[in-house]
Amino acid sequence: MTSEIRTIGVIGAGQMGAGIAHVAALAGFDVKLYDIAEDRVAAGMGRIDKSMGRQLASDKITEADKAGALSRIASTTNVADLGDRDLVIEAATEDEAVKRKIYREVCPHLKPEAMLATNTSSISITRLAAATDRPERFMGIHFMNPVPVMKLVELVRGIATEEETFEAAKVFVGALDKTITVSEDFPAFIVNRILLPMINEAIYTLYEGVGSVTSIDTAMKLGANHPMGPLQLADFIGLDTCLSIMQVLHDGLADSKYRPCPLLVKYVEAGWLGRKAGRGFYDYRGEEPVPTR
Ligand SMILES: CC(=O)CC(=O)SCCNC(=O)CCNC(=O)[C@H](O)C(C)(C)COP(=O)(O)OP(=O)(O)OC[C@H]1O[C@@H](n2cnc3c(N)ncnc32)[C@H](O)[C@@H]1OP(=O)(O)O
Ligand SMILES: NC(=O)C1=CN([C@@H]2O[C@H](COP(=O)(O)OP(=O)(O)OC[C@H]3O[C@@H](n4cnc5c(N)ncnc54)[C@H](OP(=O)(O)O)[C@@H]3O)[C@@H](O)[C@H]2O)C=CC1
Repeated sequence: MTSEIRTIGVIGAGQMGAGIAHVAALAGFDVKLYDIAEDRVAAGMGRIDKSMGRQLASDKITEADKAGALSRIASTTNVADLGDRDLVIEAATEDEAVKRKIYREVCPHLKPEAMLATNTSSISITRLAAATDRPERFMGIHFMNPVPVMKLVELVRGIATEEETFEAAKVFVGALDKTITVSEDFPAFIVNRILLPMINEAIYTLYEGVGSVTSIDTAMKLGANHPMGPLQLADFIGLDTCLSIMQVLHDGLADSKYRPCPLLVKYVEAGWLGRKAGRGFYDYRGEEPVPTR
């Protein structure tokens, strides 16, 4: 069993995987960032460089901090390279089949005592753990988007997660200067059990013609002091991820109130996945974001 975590692997170089690698490297950990294709890994490294540039511009970090952190991140498309890691965090697409396939591929390479975690927004930790060779050393370490800015990390134990695993995860997350909440292993945990139905309701508000994209987001920014409107936030999270979370809630809690809005389904079917696809409820391809309906 790994008593102290010193080396980190991150699977998935998307917005969350890149963010996790970013904060772990800045905190002094040695990091390997893995994705299936070279262009994905390169894009992830580009995200990290840009994100650290924002922190540098606002004097949150120094040039030396950035250079040191970047020197601690290695990128790879070879899953075997994760074999020397103390902790591997999976941050791939919110699709249970994708995650289970990743665990089947990565587990044979891991040290016997290595920990494996998932950044899943919603999927059962207990069920995902059963797809690994180490349910006792598996848990949910759920970062929030954007990772360098958001203070919260949700910790979620599966039914088989050992106390030592939970304690090691707490020490690791504490070293990243994050605040922990502990959620029981039920669909979408705490944050997304509350947040995503709100976002889904905003999409219904648009779908039923109660408001426009602009009026809905303005209403919640100025009326509820949200930093982003719910539709802007949905685009920021990714509409595919939002839909996956609503489907997990709908299937897991068997309550029609979690039915994903048909308009959300339509956007995902169109490939309009939000900021990461250039278009969602807003079109991001011009100077300013423009509502798409
Ligand atoms: C889906 C899930 O499973 C769980 C989830 O994550 S749910 C989503 C949770 N996240 C949210 O709700 C985000 C809500 N939005 C916000 O908090 C803010 O809009 C935001 C922090 C993202 C951006 O803040 P903003 O004031 O609108 O923009 P901006 O001024 O550019 O950024 C504010 C600060 O954050 C920093 N920042 C923003 N994005 C950043 C990034 N990706 N990397 C590093 N720094 C970043 C900026 O550098 C800026 O720093 P200073 O104030 O020191 O200059
Ligand atoms: N977006 C958000 O606001 C938040 C998301 N999360 C969770 O984090 C996870 C990642 O989300 P996010 O970063 O937004 O997703 P993205 O779609 O931005 O990134 C997912 C990354 O995983 C890659 N990937 C897909 N299949 C594999 C595989 N078999 N092996 C390795 N990498 C793979 C994708 O590559 P490709 O593009 O080629 O498929 C992509 O680079 C999800 O579980 C999500 O629910 C948690 C908190 C917040």
